[in-house]
Amino acid sequence: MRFLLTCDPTNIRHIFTSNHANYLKGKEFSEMFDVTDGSFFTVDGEPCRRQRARIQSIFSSPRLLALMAECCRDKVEKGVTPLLARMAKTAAPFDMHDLLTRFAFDVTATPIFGVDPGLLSTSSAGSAGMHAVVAMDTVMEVGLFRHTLPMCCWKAMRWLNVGPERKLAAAHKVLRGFVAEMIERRKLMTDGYAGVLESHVSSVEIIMSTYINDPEYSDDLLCATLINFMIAGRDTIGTALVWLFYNLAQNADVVACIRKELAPIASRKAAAAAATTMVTFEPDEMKPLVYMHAVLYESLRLFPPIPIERKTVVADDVLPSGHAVRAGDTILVSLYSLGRMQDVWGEDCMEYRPERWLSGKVGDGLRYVPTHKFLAFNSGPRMCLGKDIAIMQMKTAVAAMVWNFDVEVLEGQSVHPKFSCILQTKNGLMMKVKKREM
Ligand code: HEM
Repeated sequence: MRFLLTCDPTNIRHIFTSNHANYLKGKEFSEMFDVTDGSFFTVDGEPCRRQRARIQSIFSSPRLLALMAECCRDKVEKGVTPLLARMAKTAAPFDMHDLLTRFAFDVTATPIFGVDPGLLSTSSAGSAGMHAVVAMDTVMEVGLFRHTLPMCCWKAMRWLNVGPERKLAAAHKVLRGFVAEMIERRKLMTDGYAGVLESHVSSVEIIMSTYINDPEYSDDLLCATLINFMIAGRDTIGTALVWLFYNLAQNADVVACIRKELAPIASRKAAAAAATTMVTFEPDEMKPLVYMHAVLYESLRLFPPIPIERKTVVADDVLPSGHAVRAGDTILVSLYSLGRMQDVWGEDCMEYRPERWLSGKVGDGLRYVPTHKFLAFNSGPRMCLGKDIAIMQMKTAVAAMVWNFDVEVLEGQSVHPKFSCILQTKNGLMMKVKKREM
């Protein structure tokens, strides 16, 4: 088995765009993520094209987008900010990773299932969801473990049910159980047992209902697809937001610029007058905020939630860098390295500097950077389909958190990524928060 590791933008353009048909996810990738087998992340060719077209149509529904925005705003206002206010009162350190994982889980699951898993609630309602959180993390950790071994080795371990494979089998069971429970809870709601919060979510608006009665979707494929939607949304925004706060805590000037951009919106809100009241921003109000957009992109450049892409070579080829690849070779593309290359980003490539994304002209949008240089949302025909949704969710959360609170990273902790296909922090991110005086 031969591997080639690259972060050369010309190779990336060749692999993801100009010659993409020769670089597929491949059968091995699909086996590595067997819990999502047959669903959109793991398929190639025509099945991929059809699944993507379907998701594009789902994500263009104004009612679903409105539900996603409402759910996000609701979670920020009733979940995240009250929790932070409580932390501010006690001045106790807390794990930002844990808080943002709960937020990302709830905002992802609610539009998929039409049921709020309640991880941000203070009751015990979210305990089943917390098991699913741990299980999703296991899928990503053992996924990377599988990348490092010949397939026959991890398959033998899976067959013997030992080591990480044993843990993964248990995680699969938890995730399938979680999906079944959410489907059941949704069914009870539509049968007339809906809670007050959830009853306005009609079944046509949720993601699950577009698949559930489709004869093409067996129970297994339906479950794999719903888990895949959870991974696509939860793993990515949860991870991105943690690194964003890590960056903000070390860049007070950036925080000041975010607040400056938010100030005209905040001052229009009556609540801004009362120092004791939290200000929450509407997702729609976030759209024109260019500096905030730059803040997100700069964090995604340095800390892409999906740090590695994997492709299998279909037919022998020569990459623009001059490297020959043979059919069956595996190519690993490091998004993490690409975001830190001096040739691409300049001498200050290691610095967190959102200004690099601004064009310099007042009123202009972001500076255009082609996706083969900024690969966080992928490139070519497999581009992320949830990018706009993700930006809306992240901006809404960051705006309320940054406007209402001062955050600092607790000193003395070692912050580094863990062994996983997702760039999560190994030991979370301990922070302290203070209510901002206004
Ligand atoms: C910071 C947030 C996000 C980042 C950085 C991100 C990044 C990515 C990347 C790198 C891929 C390609 C994965 C691969 O093929 O290996 C991808 C695919 C995808 N993403 Fe996102 N994503 C984010 C948020 C979201 C959200 C919130 C959703 C859904 C609401 C979403 C939906 C999808 C879908 C459906 C695909 C599948 C495309 C395909 O396989 O052809 N993403 N995303």
